[in-house]
Amino acid sequence: MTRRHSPADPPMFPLVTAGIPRPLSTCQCGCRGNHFPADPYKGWCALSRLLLINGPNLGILGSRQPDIYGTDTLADIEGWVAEEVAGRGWKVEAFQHDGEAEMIRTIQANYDTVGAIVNPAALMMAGWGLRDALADYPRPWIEVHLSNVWAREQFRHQSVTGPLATGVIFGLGATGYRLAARALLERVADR
Ligand SMILES: O=C1C[C@@](O)(C(=O)O)C[C@@H](O)[C@@H]1O
Repeated sequence: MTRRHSPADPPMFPLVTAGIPRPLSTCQCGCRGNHFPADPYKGWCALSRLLLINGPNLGILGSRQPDIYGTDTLADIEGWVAEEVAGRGWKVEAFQHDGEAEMIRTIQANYDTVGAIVNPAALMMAGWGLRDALADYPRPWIEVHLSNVWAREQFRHQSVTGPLATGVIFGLGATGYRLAARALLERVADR
């Protein structure tokens, strides 16, 4: 019998047959849970994971140049993204790293997420290693910048990662992350 599950009912435990744990069929969402696939999103389960990754110096949002980046903290932003996608049952996996190597490792470890929101911060300008990691990311992803980089110094006018993104949002502050989450909800629903 095929069973659906929801966040309220996550049967992520192995079946026990004659004392031997046996995994249930694996969901296509990449959530790594051993459970029956649910189908409201074409076989993707209700526990899909969305990757939210923020680069150097974004961990101090709230106090960092508030005239440019606003006063919202990263925790605020992560909460709002989680709120946007909660209705779909998506769980947000949020990371912030100040180093490119950690960014790369996090992306590589999360190729099985449903999609990603990435603010590469200053790595937008010369993060070629990050660019290569994102080139292998198999799902839709949106690049977000809080500030309007085009209205700032010339060295911020080009992103090495942006051309690989499904879309780029900049200049809308924290709202940009919410919009990115909505865009991903739409994209994944279209699969
Ligand atoms: O750290 C950042 C933040 C930023 O990515 C933004 O969100 O506006 C813009 C980048 O140019 C800058 O280096």
